[in-house]
Order: sequence, then C-alpha cells, then structure tokens
Amino acid sequence: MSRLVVVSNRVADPRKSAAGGLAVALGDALNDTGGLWFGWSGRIIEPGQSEGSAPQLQRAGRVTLATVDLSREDHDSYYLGYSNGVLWPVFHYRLDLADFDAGYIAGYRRVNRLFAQKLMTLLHPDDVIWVHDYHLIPLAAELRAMGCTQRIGFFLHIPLPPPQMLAAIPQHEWLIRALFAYDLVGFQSEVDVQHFSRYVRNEADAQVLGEDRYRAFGRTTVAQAFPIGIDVDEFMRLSHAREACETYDTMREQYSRRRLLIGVDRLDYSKGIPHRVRAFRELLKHYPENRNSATLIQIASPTRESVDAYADIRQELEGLCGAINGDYGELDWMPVRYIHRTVARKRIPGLCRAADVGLVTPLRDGMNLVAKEYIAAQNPEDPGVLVLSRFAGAAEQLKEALLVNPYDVHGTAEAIQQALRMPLEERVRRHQKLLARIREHDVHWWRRRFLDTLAQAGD
Ligand SMILES: O=P(O)(O)OC[C@H]1O[C@H](O[C@H]2O[C@H](CO)[C@@H](O)[C@H](O)[C@H]2O)[C@H](O)[C@@H](O)[C@@H]1O
Ligand SMILES: O=c1ccn([C@@H]2O[C@H](COP(=O)(O)OP(=O)(O)O)[C@@H](O)[C@H]2O)c(=O)[nH]1
Repeated sequence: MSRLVVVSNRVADPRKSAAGGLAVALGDALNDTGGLWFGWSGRIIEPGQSEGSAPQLQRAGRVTLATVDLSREDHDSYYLGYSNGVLWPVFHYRLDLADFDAGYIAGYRRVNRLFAQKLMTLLHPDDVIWVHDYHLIPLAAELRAMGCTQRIGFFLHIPLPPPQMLAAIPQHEWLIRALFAYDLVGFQSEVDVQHFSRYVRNEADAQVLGEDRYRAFGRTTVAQAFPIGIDVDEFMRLSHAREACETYDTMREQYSRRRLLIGVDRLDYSKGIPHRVRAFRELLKHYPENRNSATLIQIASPTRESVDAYADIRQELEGLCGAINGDYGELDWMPVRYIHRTVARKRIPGLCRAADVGLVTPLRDGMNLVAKEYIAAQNPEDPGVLVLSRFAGAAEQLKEALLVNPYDVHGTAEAIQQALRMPLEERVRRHQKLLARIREHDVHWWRRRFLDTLAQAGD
C-alpha cells in the first residue's frame, strides 16, 4: 500500500488537541492511515541562529512528523504577509483588508521552494502526496520542477472567491496555473468549485473534459467538492470524558436559571464575531424577556496577532462587549462573557452541550468545524439549536440549522429568538437530521473520498 504524505503549513501531534480546524481534521485523518506529516515546526529562527538543514523527524503514534524551521524574514513574508495578508482576506471576500505589498510574494515562493526541496529528500517512489491550503498552492509546481512524479492532490480549506475578486490578486494567473500541477484539486463546497470552473474557463481558456476535468496550461486536473467533516465518534467520546462532564456540570449549575448561547472561534475577522454580538444586543433590546437571562459566552482564541486587521478586530470586539455589559448588565448578571484565550479542545464538548443555542455566524468560512462539533455534542433527547451563517461552507450540508445572513443583524436576532423558543419536538427533529448528515459525511468519509478520487485522477 502507498504511504500517505500530508503537507500543510501547520503540523500538530495528532494525539494531542489543537485549535484550528485544519490541524484537528488532519490529525483525525492521519490517525486512521498512519504516514508522514510534513510542514512548518512553528519555530522561527532569529538572525544569527543557525538553521538545521534536514527536516526534524519525530514519531507520534502511527505518524511521523517532519518539520522545518523558518527564518524570521521568511515567516513574516510567507505566513503573515502573503498567506494571511493577501490570500486569506481576498479568499474571504475582503479586498479592503488585503495588503498587496509586492515584497511578500518573494518570501511565499521561497518557502514553497524550501518545503519542496526538504520534502524531496523524504519521498518514496509510490508515495501519495496530499497538500493542504492556501499557504502551499505552488508546492506541486515546485516538486514537479524537481522531478517529482508521484500523485499529488491539493485541498483548499478556505473559500475560493468569484473570478472577478480573485483577479484582484496581482499573481492570480500564476496561482491558478500552479493548481494545474496537481492531479486533483479539492474544495469545501460546490460554490467554490463553480468559482474555479468559471475562472479557468473565462480567464485561462480551459477545456472542460467531462464534468470535473479541466485542461489548461498544458495539463489536466480534476476539481471537485469534498466537504470536510469531524470524527463524530471521537468527539462523542470526548463529550463523555471527565473534563467535558465537569465543564458541562459547572455551566449548568452556574446558568441553571438562565439561557446559554455559545460562540467558539479564532478571533478572526472572517468569523463575524462583532456582527454576532450586535445581533445579541438587538435580541436584548427587542425581546426584553431575555434580559437578566440570556448569556452569550464567546470564546475568541488569539490568532495571527501581528497582522494589523487582527489587532483591529480585537479592539472592536472588546469595545462592543464592554458597551453591552454596561448597558444591560446587572449586579448578578453580565450578558456577554468574552474570553480571549484558547479553550482546551476537551472542554469544548461540555460547553457546547450546556448551550441552548450554538452561534456560528461567519461572514465567510471554508467549512467551520465548530458547527459540526456543536451538533455532535448535543443531548439527542433535549438538543440545542444551531444558528448558522449561510456563508459558512457547512451551510451547504446543514440545512436544518437556522440559516442566517450575518450582515442582517436584526434578522440574526430574530433567528436567535426563534431558537430560544423552539419547541422540544422541533429541536429533536432538526437535530436528528443534522446528526445523521455529519455522521454520513464525517472526517473518515472525507479522507477516503479524496484519496480514492486522487487514486483515479489522471488515469
Ligand atoms: O494555522 P493558523 O494560521 O493558526 O489558522 C488555523 C487554521 O485556520 C483555517 O482553517 C480552515 O480549515 C478548517 C478545516 O477545513 C475549516 O473548517 C475552516 O473553515 C477554515 O477556516 C486555515 O484554513 C488553516 O490552514 C489554519 O491552520
Ligand atoms: O479556543 C478554541 C477555539 C477553537 N478550537 C477548535 O478549533 C477548531 C476550529 O475549526 P473551524 O473549522 O471551526 O475554524 P478555523 O479556526 O479552522 O478557521 C475546532 O475544532 C474547535 O473546537 C479549540 O479547540 N479551542
């Protein structure tokens, strides 16, 4: 059997918990198959420190982790600059936040070449290589230029914007051309595939060879949607572990007379947290029965703090939460509990189960695994209600959630009120359907379907 080689910017020990959907999902997928997981070590070498030449290898159960360090200059231009200052905002439809500083692209190319060079030394002839996310779009092109003939697949965890928006990136053509060095390109949702298809037909004169195959730039690739899932059984086991039960008991005890709403996100502008908090304020304003009762716990895990837009959103959110607590808080009740820390993954199921309403309202999101975790954590006999943005990739699958437009603050407040008032019978009915769907399309299904399609692509 071929060995699976996974490549992603972020690498995490799959036996330990991680914040961030990609690390969680890849850990779950690799735990199934074993293999090699290659990427950045998370360490930055400051000027004057020496850079090791070979990747560092570490055994983690059935998985070998192979990581490389990055120099400060490479980290800043490749990770903070081009990946998170250009690609992340544009791919999340935020042209206004993109920083098209010409300097970043050189670092992005350099790190992709460095990854390719280091990875080449570890490859076996029959390996199957699976590259992940926007940090590494040109990796296959670099590997091919170095003589790599193995099958290579790519999965984009974030949305692909419409062609006109993509075209705002000065290197858009180079990026899409680079995707054709892969045998298979996977997206989270059908909308993303449509955007890819429109781009390559209109901007690159691609020939469409059957439903999913495209020929352009002298190469053929297959493009399809593979919505990522969670490991439902593992998450349910986590829900019954000691830490989750303790968290659940504490929350239920503290909020026994109150209704609890939960949001769990990285503090990213794509997650729509300020819009959500405004919708919660609207709820308190228009439905006074929720005052002194409904409490929003918002976990906002720190992320990419040296990128300006992330510092701005933190300030905005802190101001908003403070204002709502000032306006509506009582001596014995604060409407918003805002926690700017990463909460250990083992605590997440207990928090979700204790909450009457799960708020997942990104302005744009590739998938959003928290939406699926919220469903998996519920008590099937008395489940909470998921309020989900129509702009999360998860909305294509989770139609029985209460779907909202997060820009419509008043409409979102109405949906929250509907969730708080929903009768038990309707909650159970919706939850059963949602649970069946996340079970059917879980993380194992995602991995199998992608790798089976990759095995056939290019035949
Ligand atoms: O590695 P970081 O810079 O700390 O960021 C964490 C991850 O964020 C993004 O996650 C995406 O992948 C999830 C799983 O497919 C998906 O549910 C979510 O919608 C995406 O935002 C990013 O794409 C990853 O590369 C980061 O590791
Ligand atoms: O404080 C936190 C915040 C998030 N997460 C986990 O990080 C992942 C976030 O994935 P998602 O796809 O929702 O969004 P991303 O952060 O990858 O954009 C989920 O598994 C969360 O349970 C966590 O363990 N602790």
